[in-house]
Amino acid sequence: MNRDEQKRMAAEQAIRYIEDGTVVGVGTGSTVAFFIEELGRRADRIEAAVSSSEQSTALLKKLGIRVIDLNSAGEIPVYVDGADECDPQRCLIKGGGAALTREKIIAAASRKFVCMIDSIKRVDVLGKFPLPVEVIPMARSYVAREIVKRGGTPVWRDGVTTDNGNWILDVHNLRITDPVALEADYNQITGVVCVGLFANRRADVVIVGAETLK
Ligand SMILES: O=C[C@H](O)[C@H](O)[C@H](O)COP(=O)(O)O
Repeated sequence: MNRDEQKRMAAEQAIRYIEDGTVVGVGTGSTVAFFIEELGRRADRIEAAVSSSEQSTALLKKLGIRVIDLNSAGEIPVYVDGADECDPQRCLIKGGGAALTREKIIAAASRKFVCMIDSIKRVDVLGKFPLPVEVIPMARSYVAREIVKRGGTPVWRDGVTTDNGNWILDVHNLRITDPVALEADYNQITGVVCVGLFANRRADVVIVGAETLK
């Protein structure tokens, strides 16, 4: 099965977690695009969606799905998203598409986080995929120096501005053996808006193609 087939299959599995009449939390990316397609077929059966990016909002609206603000949604039953890497403890690296901050907020506000990946994203130790860190633009150099002190190699994703008006540093050369500790440590750096490590709020369910891991 090629990667797109795996993504489509994972999206077909993920849709089963969505109950009629509920608000759905929707992530961002190419895997989520398949999920939004599935959601579009059930547009009349769901209450609304809370979206993690302008990109997903546009796709949802195109398919006639009402998009509401997180502040009006209350606790969301299920959040569905993709990831860039996933370890055996269901900790994730996310943010390859620069949507990490809104994704993390919606994941935190949801009862269940269903994550869809293709098999290439399963790893024993996170860190081969550069870790995205969203920073306030004026803090970019300072945060980069702090990351270097911690052993990482930050590279500015030049030309990319997030939906929140911030910038991204991609941190290379990491081998993340303690994701909870690294997430907490990076969160302490002044100027960091969000770290693309989802360890504190990790996935509850991971779907790899047709296979569901719990
Ligand atoms: O910022 C983007 C998100 O975290 C995506 O969910 C992640 O990059 C995976 O995207 P894709 O499904 O396109 O590989």
